Amino acid sequence: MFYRLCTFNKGLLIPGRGLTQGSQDPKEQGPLHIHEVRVKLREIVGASTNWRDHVKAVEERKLLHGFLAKSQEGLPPRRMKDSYTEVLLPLGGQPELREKYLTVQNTVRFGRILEDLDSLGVLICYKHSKIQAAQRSPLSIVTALVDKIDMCKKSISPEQDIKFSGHVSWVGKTSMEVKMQMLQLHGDEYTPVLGATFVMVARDSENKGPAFVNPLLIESPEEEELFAQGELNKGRRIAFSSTSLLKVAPSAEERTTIHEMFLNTLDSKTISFRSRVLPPNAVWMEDSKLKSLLVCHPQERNIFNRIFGGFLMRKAYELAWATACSFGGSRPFVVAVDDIMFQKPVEVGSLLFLSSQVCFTQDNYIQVRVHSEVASLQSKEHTTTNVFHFTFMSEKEVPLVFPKTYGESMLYLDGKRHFNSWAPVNLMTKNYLVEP
Ligand SMILES: CCCCCCCCCCCCCCCCCC(=O)SCCNC(=O)CCNC(=O)[C@H](O)C(C)(C)COP(=O)(O)OP(=O)(O)OC[C@H]1O[C@@H](n2cnc3c(N)ncnc32)[C@H](O)[C@@H]1OP(=O)(O)O
Repeated sequence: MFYRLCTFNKGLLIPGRGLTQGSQDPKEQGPLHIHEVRVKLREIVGASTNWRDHVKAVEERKLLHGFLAKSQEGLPPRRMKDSYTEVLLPLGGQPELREKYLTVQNTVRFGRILEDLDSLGVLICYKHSKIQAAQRSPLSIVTALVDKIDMCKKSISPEQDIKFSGHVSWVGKTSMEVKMQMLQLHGDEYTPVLGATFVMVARDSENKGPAFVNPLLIESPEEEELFAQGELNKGRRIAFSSTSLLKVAPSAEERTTIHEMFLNTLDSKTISFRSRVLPPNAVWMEDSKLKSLLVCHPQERNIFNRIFGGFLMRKAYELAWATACSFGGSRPFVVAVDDIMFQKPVEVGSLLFLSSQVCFTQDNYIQVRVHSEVASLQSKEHTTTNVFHFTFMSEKEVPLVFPKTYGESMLYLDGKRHFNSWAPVNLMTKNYLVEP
């Protein structure tokens, strides 16, 4: 068994090396309380507290257009440490917080952590792009991508304090990469739980078009390395998307894999391409599906009156977990999250259809894909908003999953690509942390 290699200590600047929180704002010393993150976001954007006031809040935000930069060069460069932020989730010191985070197995709900990471990532980007002259930010910063989350612990205790930290690690013209890590207190020491890389995109005050963000000032070889990693990540994403199975045919090796699987399912008693039987210890992909429907109420809105990205991730994660649980027949543990793309915003009031299925398995690992689409109450037209990829580890070996159709074969290969994008490194090094 293996976990993703926790490389994020290399990928995040360490406090104590000239890195302190809120270096732009002397009032901010020490970690923020988790509740303060959303309060601050609301203040920065000027979000309405009552849904009935949201139109007025949008109108007020239009007035901030004048603060938007005409070019990136017109914005002052910022250091990585300017956006560095620490947040405390005091599950140990404030037991009343635990309820919201608790699973029935007495661990922390990972879906809640996804929500906290999303809010923190956005706050970090607002710190990076803070305009001293304006009380409110003219930018609407949205989550575009969860590039990856590396887990290095099987489960998280609901009884010990948790600390999040992070900073902007790369910027483009209108996009920012944020690296975050989560640590948990054991004895008197914080130990790593996960590392996360998100990409956020800045939009204008009304969230209608792109908006420039401050360039990044590189101050040390360590930061140089982080920035270069951000460039590499961008290149990798472009390469991954240009070879997407939605655009180009599978490789020769992948075609062979699919054909061999197809041959394995042919009934040897009938000489027919149509007569298909499952090999032992295997499940048809179509039988691994779970679906859910959500009505998107105002309660789940973000500061821009769209549905909060963290909420979408929590719902998708919980469906994926249930899919892995029912498929594997034992308790699954998340080991990796990658490539969650937020293609389209989800409007308050829409119907959100989530569809989850196992698309690849190996030993006791289950790769689950969740596809989400929205439809308005008035129109029957469905639009894809997100695709989520989660890797789970089951307590025991799981069945193989077999595609029946060509479309399912592509899902299988895509799942295999996602699994292989991290698994070989971990298999080779075995350099992971075990649960303390
Ligand atoms: C009590 C009541 C309270 C009141 C309310 C307040 C409630 C409080 C509770 C809320 C909690 C706080 C939450 C705050 C968090 C908000 C975050 C969200 O939820 S957000 C919700 C969830 N998220 C959403 O809804 C977002 C939905 N998606 C979209 O809107 C669009 O797809 C897009 C804007 C992300 C990109 O649009 P597109 O037309 O493609 O844009 P362009 O071609 O113009 O490129 C612009 C830049 O983007 C780059 N880039 C693009 N894609 C990617 C990618 N995949 N990967 C990487 N990069 C990507 C691209 O390279 C370029 O970079 P650069 O070269 O300029 O540097």
